[in-house]
Amino acid sequence: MRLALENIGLSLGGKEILSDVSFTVEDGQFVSILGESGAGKSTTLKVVTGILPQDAGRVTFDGVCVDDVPTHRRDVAMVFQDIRLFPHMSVADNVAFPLRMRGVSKAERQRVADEMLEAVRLEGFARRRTFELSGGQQQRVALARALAARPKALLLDEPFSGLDEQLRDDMRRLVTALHERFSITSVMVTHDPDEALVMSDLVLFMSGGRLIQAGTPREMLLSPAHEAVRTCFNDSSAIQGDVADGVFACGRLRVPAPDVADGPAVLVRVPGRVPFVHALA
Ligand SMILES: Nc1ncnc2c1ncn2[C@@H]1O[C@H](COP(=O)(O)OP(=O)(O)OP(=O)(O)O)[C@@H](O)[C@H]1O
Repeated sequence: MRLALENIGLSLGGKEILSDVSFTVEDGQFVSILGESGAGKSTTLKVVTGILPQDAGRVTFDGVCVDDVPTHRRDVAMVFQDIRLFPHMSVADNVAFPLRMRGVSKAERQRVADEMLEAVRLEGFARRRTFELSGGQQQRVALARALAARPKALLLDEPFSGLDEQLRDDMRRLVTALHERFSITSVMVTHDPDEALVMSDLVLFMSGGRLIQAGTPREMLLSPAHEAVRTCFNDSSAIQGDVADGVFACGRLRVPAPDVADGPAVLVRVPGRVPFVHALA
């Protein structure tokens, strides 16, 4: 689904939170939203879901305005940092919950739960209670649940923040793999510039409720339009080597990669595979 925000404005409690925010996420793209705390990133996702209706502008899905469509009919799924599973239900029942809400038969719910648990590598966990799972496993259940009803878009609000660095890296790879498998239009809020660079087709940078730059990871690195963008990508700003389409080089990239020492590295994004880091030295 192609998702577009057009000139969105929103005030809360007399304070302007979003101002003239416009961007388009093409069908199947993965987009990250970066920016300082309070920039309006989460609020932007809430406008997409309809949880917070905007005061100005419009939201369209495949060119059709959804401003009058209530949240539960917008058919977008959201994954949060705090995982929000149902503790009294099994893992499989959690995953199948959105289907139960739609009156899908028990047999079909079970089939989809099995498929989704396989997709997030939790086969064999179907009958467990969610409190018996680790934080990383619970986040994988949340992802499986979000995707179970095949939503038109997946919104992720700092989904990895509560996880340690190794788990974060596993989850980044899993989310990238799920995005490619299901070809789902995805928007992720993150504080982590490297995460945004590694995972995204397009990066949106917000500041003070405005979208101050939108570009590919390569454009954000090579042509930061604002000092805030340059500072954010500071650790990745020592560009080295040739820059070619789909491949760019940068120094001191902090993306965890067990086989890469602290040093110059190339971040490689190839369509159809998980991005990887390749040491230059
Ligand atoms: N319901 C609300 N009422 C009043 N102000 C709000 C409300 N929700 C958010 N805000 C304010 O709107 C601004 C943007 O909040 P938002 O959560 O979108 O920022 P963010 O960029 O996601 O920040 P963070 O990275 O810290 O999560 C903040 O100043 C916040 O205090």
